[in-house]
Amino acid sequence: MSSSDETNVIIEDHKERNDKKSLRKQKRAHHRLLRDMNIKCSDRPTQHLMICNGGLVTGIKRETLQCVLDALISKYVLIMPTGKSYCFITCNSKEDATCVYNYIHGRIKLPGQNGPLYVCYTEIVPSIDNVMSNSTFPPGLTLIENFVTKEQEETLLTTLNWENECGIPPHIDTHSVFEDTILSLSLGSACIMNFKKEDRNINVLLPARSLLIMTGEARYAWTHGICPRHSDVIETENGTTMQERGIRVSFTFRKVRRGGCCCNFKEYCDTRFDTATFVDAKTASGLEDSYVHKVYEEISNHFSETRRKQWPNVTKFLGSLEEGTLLLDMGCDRSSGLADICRKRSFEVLQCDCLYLPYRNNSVDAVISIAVIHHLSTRERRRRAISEMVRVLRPTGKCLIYVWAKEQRKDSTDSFYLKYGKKSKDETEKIDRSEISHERISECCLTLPVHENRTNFVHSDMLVPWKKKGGERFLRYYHVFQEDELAKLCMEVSAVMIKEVYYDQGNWCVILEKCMKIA
Ligand SMILES: O=C(O)CCC(=O)C(=O)O
Ligand SMILES: [Fe+2]
Repeated sequence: MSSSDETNVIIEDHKERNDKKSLRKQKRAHHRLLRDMNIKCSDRPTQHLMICNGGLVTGIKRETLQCVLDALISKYVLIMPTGKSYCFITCNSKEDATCVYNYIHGRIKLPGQNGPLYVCYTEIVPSIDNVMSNSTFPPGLTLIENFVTKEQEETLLTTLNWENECGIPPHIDTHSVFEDTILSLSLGSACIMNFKKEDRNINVLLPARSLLIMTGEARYAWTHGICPRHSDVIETENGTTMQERGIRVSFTFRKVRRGGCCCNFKEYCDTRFDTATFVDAKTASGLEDSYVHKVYEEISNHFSETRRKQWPNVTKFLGSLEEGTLLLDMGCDRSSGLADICRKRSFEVLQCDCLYLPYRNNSVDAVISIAVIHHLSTRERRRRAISEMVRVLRPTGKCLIYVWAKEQRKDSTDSFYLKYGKKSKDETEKIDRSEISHERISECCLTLPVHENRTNFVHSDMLVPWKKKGGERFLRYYHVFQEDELAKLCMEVSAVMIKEVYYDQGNWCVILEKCMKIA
């Protein structure tokens, strides 16, 4: 037994080079190589060698093999394919290869290996390009090396009490919860982070003290993960090698998102644009101010011109009321433009907030609210509007509510809203088919999808374009109701019974009756 001092490579002379076992190993390696790489072994010496049972997968380090080879020959190329239990040496001459073969084959055992190494001559070796793993980064990924100094790293590490490394399963950080850029600072040991998208697989070595910046496609569409293992195969200037992993500590920085995600990677995106998840009371009234009231103020005349006929089922409800009924139409938007139009038609009009009706309890005989509460941007505000209507209604008084339905096609029939779109395909000025898909609402830091008019609803909360005659475009906020949603909301309001729920031309409708006073 001999050993090499400077490398700690222990060489054991096993003298097994020509026995049956070594022939069997060579034969098996020959088949594997042919199958894996379509490369043949050779019975006669060539300048290429394959180490049949030693490679990155068996845990051999490039440096260890280099130490052995450097002592034997002056020039060679060592090729260590990733994911393989064998590797290749191309020597300058057959003589050099023979020297290596005679020295290694069946004779030496490297630290950490089970038995001696077996060697074969091969006709060729795989090209380096084929064995290097893909070295380009996913689009949007940046790595800044030496982002912190060694001293800063030490300070950070000594303040922490970490658990053992356990790897990170492949994942995409949730789109709806975090903004685009994600930063990760690596401390302690380097390790490989694996990025995957469909059949693409990229290993990125994260050195200690580096900062990884994930944006765009790398952040939204590629999974990242860290395989739990004790060593990593890494690329060095000389080629691939194996590097032991110590404990790695990472700091990940993410910015919490307000509003939905508008990435271009829909198939990976979980955003459903439900305002319930991200609109608080303050945001809600700001949103309604800009995207309901201000818009109706601008479009009131044009809007009124487009409303010519009473809806038949609303007429029917009104017809069912006794003569002399005091009716509250919690009706048009509170914009002064619409209020003036109603005034001109001799209605008694009052501008107020439908969440705080300026009427006494039990003071009106009937209430209608047609296409109003879908402009309220939280569930709580919609519930409150209903409860206000019920409050001012006298016992046994009736209330009719219409809201826009998410379902614009029911029982195989399209609503007028969809049909109208089909009829007027050519009248492009009536239909906004612009491809704008999202609007960033800077006042309230949220983003909402913009609906394409006369098409089915994809989201529950969105902005719907209104095009004025001159072509000017406005966006109105809507929450469209799904089947049962309106009824469920009404059930949460006390002192009221649901008399009827129905679907009418793309709207969900309820008729409520206020309960008799409980003594
Ligand atoms: O450890 C890292 O660098 C990344 C951690 C990560 O992917 C995560 O927490 O989402
Ligand atoms: Fe992550």
